This record gives sequence, structure tokens and C-alpha cells, in this order.
Amino acid sequence: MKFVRLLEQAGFPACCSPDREVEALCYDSRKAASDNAFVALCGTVSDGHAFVQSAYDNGCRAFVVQRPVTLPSDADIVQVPDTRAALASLSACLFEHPATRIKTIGITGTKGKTSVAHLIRHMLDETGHKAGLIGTTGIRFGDVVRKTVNTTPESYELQRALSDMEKADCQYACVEVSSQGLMTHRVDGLPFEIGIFTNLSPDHIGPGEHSSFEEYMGWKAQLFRRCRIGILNRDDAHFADMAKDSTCVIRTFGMNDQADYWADDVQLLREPGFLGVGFTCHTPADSFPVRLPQPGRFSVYNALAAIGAGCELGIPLSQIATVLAGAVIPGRIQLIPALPYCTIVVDYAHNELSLRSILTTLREYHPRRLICLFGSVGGRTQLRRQTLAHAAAQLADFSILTSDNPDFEDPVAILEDIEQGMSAAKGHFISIPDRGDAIRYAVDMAKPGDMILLAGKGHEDYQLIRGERIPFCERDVVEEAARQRLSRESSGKS
Ligand SMILES: CC(=O)N[C@H]1[C@@H](OP(=O)(O)OP(=O)(O)OC[C@H]2O[C@@H](n3ccc(=O)[nH]c3=O)[C@H](O)[C@@H]2O)O[C@H](CO)[C@@H](O)[C@@H]1O[C@H](C)C(=O)N[C@@H](C)C(=O)N[C@H](CCC(=O)O)C(=O)O
Ligand SMILES: Nc1ncnc2c1ncn2[C@@H]1O[C@H](COP(=O)(O)OP(=O)(O)OP(=O)(O)O)[C@@H](O)[C@H]1O
Repeated sequence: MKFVRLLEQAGFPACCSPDREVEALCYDSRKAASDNAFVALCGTVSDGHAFVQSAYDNGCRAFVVQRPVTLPSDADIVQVPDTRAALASLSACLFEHPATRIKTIGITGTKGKTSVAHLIRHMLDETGHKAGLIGTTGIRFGDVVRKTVNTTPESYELQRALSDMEKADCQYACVEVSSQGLMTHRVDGLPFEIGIFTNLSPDHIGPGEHSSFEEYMGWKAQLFRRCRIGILNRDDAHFADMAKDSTCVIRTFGMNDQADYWADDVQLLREPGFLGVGFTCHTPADSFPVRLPQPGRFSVYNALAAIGAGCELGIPLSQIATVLAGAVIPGRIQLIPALPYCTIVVDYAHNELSLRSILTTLREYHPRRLICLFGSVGGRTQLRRQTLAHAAAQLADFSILTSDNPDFEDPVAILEDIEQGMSAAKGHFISIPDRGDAIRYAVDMAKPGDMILLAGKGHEDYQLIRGERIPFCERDVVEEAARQRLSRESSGKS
């Protein structure tokens, strides 16, 4: 595409050579190629403007900047007020505004974004409406799964993903919308058909993220100025703040009849090979029973959000309950039915808030013992490790401390930080640095009625060790350990 045309379409002054062609946009000089336009982004670690020469050396001749830069005279340099906003509008134009043809459903909130996105995608796919998904578990459509760095990818990746989904005949895209995504213009220009608010609590506040809870909340609330219909959790303490300056039609969900989509008769269900929850769902049109294969009251909220979206999109009520009963959310309180007499669950909980939440949820199912296996990622604060330890010490009967994604940190040093927290909180624990060994230990120690939580890795199929993603699938390790245990038991060896 002619650079001049792209600039015009995005509403920028077209001061460049009339024949300059660009095929793609690039914001990382290390990946720049001759047919790219390089967009210089101001980051938290470095400033893309410092790398324009390196992009030039890699062949780029088209540049979008927000402050003057010096480059050889054959470079076309376009200065805009904000390069992040420009990246979003240029990307939308380059991919011919796919979001005007695919209906996008944006999900925001502190917890539940991934879960709700998967539930809605599953519901749409299973009722004959092809849908894609963009979020923490990657970019997914059809059988395609692409890893992403961020929950909400950079605008260029987002627009490209939507364009690929359109080519794959998707009619819908479920997009996890983080506060950072809104703040850094990643979702600028997306006309969301539906926006969903799950819940809000303090998170992502600190250097490089948000300066305060109010700022964090303010960015999340932006979604409801960018969607046609907003579906909000009425029971959340910040519901009114989120709805306050909205410009959309407001629908609500919750646990009482003030909400449009609401639940009662909630029952926790634990059966061999099944852990979940049942409830009666009430919608403006009808009421019906729902049985979900995800446990806990928060799963009811996630399902209500999905049901609200399904109803607003016109999916028949008669199909909604049936398809929800078969929904699987990768790595979110996902049951591994490997041992018949105890419950093994994988969950992405990797900070204090989510570890407390999942352990409290599992406790409500009255396990004989609740065993929590967890570690903590490298490069984070001692405080994070100690608060994780406090949560486990208070809420689990026994903890198995192990490694998570140590990356460049010594896994044993990370364990020592967690051990300190455990000892201070008088928790019962054992440390087994190798995660595979730790899982095998957990499977071997389980007694009938126990529940084992493998926390931290969720959907991830690797361990990050010294900058490298080493393949590691918890499910495979559990299944193999359980097979060996069952085989020993059947041959009378244990
Ligand atoms: C702190 C933060 O927001 N970081 C994001 C940011 O990176 P950065 O600001 O550190 O970038 P930088 O390293 O300073 O570089 C600035 C620019 O120079 C470029 N560069 C850099 C080096 C070089 O040699 N050449 C070059 O061109 C970089 O490509 C970049 O364009 O821009 C990158 C590209 O878009 C993001 O991937 C990255 O997200 C990191 C991984 C991150 O952790 N972000 C968090 C805060 C985040 O966004 N989280 C939310 C989830 C929140 C939730 O769950 O609610 C998310 O949506 O993921
Ligand atoms: N509605 C909810 N309320 C509270 N906790 C939840 C809710 N839904 C899921 N969780 C818990 O939080 C964890 C993360 O859930 P999920 O990945 O769906 O949220 P998210 O908003 O995408 O989170 P993150 O920002 O950490 O990626 C789950 O593994 C589960 O333990």
C-alpha cells in the first residue's frame, strides 16, 4: 500500500514520497524490514525514537514519530502527536477496519476476563457462530493458537488478528481488554458491540503500570464509552463507578433480581470426575437450570456475564445452558480427573488475590485435606512471595513449594523467600524445587477425599528458565504420575 494513502486514510498529513510502499507496520527496530513503516513508541524501559537509525539500517525508509529525529534524507518522516494512537489508527486502516465487519465483545475487570472470554467463544462456536478469542491464553480461532506477550496485544497485532479471523470466516471476536490496553491505545477505534465488566479490586498498581486505584478503575471504565451494550456486574462494589459516565445501553448481572441476568439456588457440586456448580438462571425472557463444570460462586458470575452476552447476541436460551455444560477454560480451575478418589485442579492463580480466591473456593467443597502446590515467578518482589505464602499457610492444610517460572533467578533463592513467609505464618510445607518431582510427590501423597491445587501455571505449557521456554505440561505430569500410582496399587505394591 502507498504510505501516502495509508497516512491520508488515518487522517495524518501525507508529507512523504508519493511512491513509497509499505506492507506492514513495525515498532521494534530489531524486527524492522525494508517494506515496513517504523512507528517509534515511547516505552517504559526505552524510547523507540532512539532506535530509528537501527530501523533505517534494517531497510526501513518510512517513519512515524512524535518528536523530531535525524535520519538520512531518503527517509520519509511523519510527525504525529501520539505514536501509540497513530499505530492504532494506521493498523486499523492497513487491515481495512476488520472490526467493522466482525462483532467484538470486550471483557474487562480484575479477574475473570479469560474465563468469560472462553465461555462466550465456546457458546458462540457451539451454536454455529464462528468466533475468535484474543487474550492471555493467546490469539485463537478455528484450530489456530498463537502466543501473545500481553493480555491485550499491541494495536497492530490486534488488528492483524481480527483481519485473520475475518479471513477465517469468524463473525465474532472475544477480546480481553486490560486497563493497560485501554490506556496505551491498543484498542483505540474498536467499535465494541458488547463490553463486559467482571469485577474490580486493587491490582496492576505500581511503577510501569497504574499510579493509583482510581487511575486503574478510570481506564477500565473507558470500555463503557466504547461499546454499544455494556453488561456489568451489579454486585461489585465499583459497579456505579464503572457505569457512571458510560454511553452504552446498560445491562446487569448478579445474585438478586435487581439484575437483568441473575442466579439463585446456587449449589456446589463435587462428584467423581466432576467439580462444578449448579444454579437457576433468570433472564428477562425466561428461567432455566445451569450446570457448570467450573467450581465456585465466582464461576456463577462468569457464566452470568456469558449468558448475558449470549442473550444480547440473540442465542436461543434453549441452547445456552446445554453448551455451557461442556465449556472448558484452559488452566482456569481445570479439573484433571486422573485419580478416582481425589480431586486435582490446575489453576492460573499466581498472586495473593487469586490464590486466596481459589483456595477459599475449593475449601467450600469440604475436602478432607486441601494441598496447595505453588511457586513464584522470578524477577518479582519478596513481598509477592511472602503474601502468596501467607495465603497458602492460612487456607491450605499443606503446601508443596516448588518452582514456577524462575527465569534468570535461582529457583532455590525464590523458594527461600516463600519458605520465610510460610514459617512466619506457621504453615505446613515441604520444598521440592523441581516442579515435576513436586507434582509426583503430590499425586503420591494424596488420600481419598483430598483436593490438590496446582497453582500458578494454568494454561502455560512451558517453564521459563534463563530466558528460555522449556516445554512443561502439568496435565501430562499428573496423568503419568497417577498412572504409575494406580498401576502400583493394582499390582499390590503400595
Ligand atoms: C510495562 C509495559 O507496559 N510494557 C509494555 C511496553 O513495553 P515497554 O514500554 O517496556 O517497551 P520498551 O522496552 O520501553 O521499548 C519501547 C519501544 O522501543 C522499541 N525498541 C526497543 C528496543 C530496541 O532495540 N528497539 C526498539 O525498537 C520497543 O519495541 C518499543 O516499541 O510495550 C510492549 C509492546 O507493546 C509491551 O509488550 C510491554 O508489555 C509488558 C510485557 C507488560 O508486562 N505489560 C503489562 C504492564 C501489561 O500490559 N499488562 C496487561 C495485563 C493487565 C491485566 O491482566 O489486567 C496486558 O494487557 O498485558
Ligand atoms: N469472576 C472471578 N472472580 C474472582 N476470581 C476469579 C473469577 N474468575 C476467575 N477467577 C480466579 O482468578 C484466576 C484468573 O482468572 P481469569 O484468567 O479468568 O482472570 P483474568 O482477569 O483473565 O486474570 P489475569 O489478569 O490474571 O490474566 C482463575 O484461575 C480463578 O482462580
